Amino acid sequence: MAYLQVNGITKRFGGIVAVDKVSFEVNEGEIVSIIGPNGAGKTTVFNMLTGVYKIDEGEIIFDGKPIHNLKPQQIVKSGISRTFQNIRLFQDLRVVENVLVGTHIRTKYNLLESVIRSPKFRKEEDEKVFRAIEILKSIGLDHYRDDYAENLPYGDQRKLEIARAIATGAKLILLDEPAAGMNPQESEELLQFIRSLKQKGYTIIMIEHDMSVVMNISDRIYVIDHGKPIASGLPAEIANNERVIEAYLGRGRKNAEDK
Ligand SMILES: Nc1ncnc2c1ncn2[C@@H]1O[C@H](COP(=O)(O)OP(=O)(O)OP(=O)(O)O)[C@@H](O)[C@H]1O
Repeated sequence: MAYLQVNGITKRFGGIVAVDKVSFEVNEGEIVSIIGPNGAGKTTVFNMLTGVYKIDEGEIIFDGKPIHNLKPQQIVKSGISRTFQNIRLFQDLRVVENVLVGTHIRTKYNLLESVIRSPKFRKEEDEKVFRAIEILKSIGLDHYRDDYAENLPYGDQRKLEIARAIATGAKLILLDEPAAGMNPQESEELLQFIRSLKQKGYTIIMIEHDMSVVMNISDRIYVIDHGKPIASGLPAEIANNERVIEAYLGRGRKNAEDK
């Protein structure tokens, strides 16, 4: 069985079927992209994978266990973490503190131990800071560790979000439009960074509109349109798939006609 197995998941909002029987699988260590025109249902898929939305039909099996009825926090603990389409850092916290937020999901001390600052509490906190700094080093952000998140260049803020996701201990990282708003140089650096995550053994699922990023980095691609799966395959296969081209161009044509 694949590392992540998604079988026929469906999500309805009133009369809208935002995601309609979508299935896909991701093997350990792969970079898989989910693409599709605006409103195709991509973010809704991420929200189902991370427990933000309950699924109406289907199942999600991660590492051999069903996770589709778990709460978001339980899903993070099971090893899946994400970033968001719009940066959601704690802008008025320092860089290292943003990463520490990610580590807290695995806190073992109890409330009393934290109030009295017991040796167990202090040891665990010291270990977390050490780990947070190690993560920052591994992604080349440690020189910013005491800066406020809001003062980082845009591309580095995106990296910091990924650092926070890694700090949860997750091995499957979901990236929602990581290249959004980046200039070509930042996108290129991001590509290298995501490749380095793969080399370290992380598994990545990415939603991305920037086709040069998608085609360059994905092992496999799934395409959805109007909530339905329309194609899957290797980047070269997807680039030449008529249904995919039609989904993108057809939507473009309609938007042009609407204007
Ligand atoms: N909470 C919600 N309530 C009602 N409708 C929703 C909700 N979330 C998403 N939708 C609808 O579901 C459909 C899919 O939206 P979704 O955001 O998943 O698409 P997307 O592929 O991520 O789009 P984009 O590329 O523009 O971010 C859209 O029609 C959207 O309006």
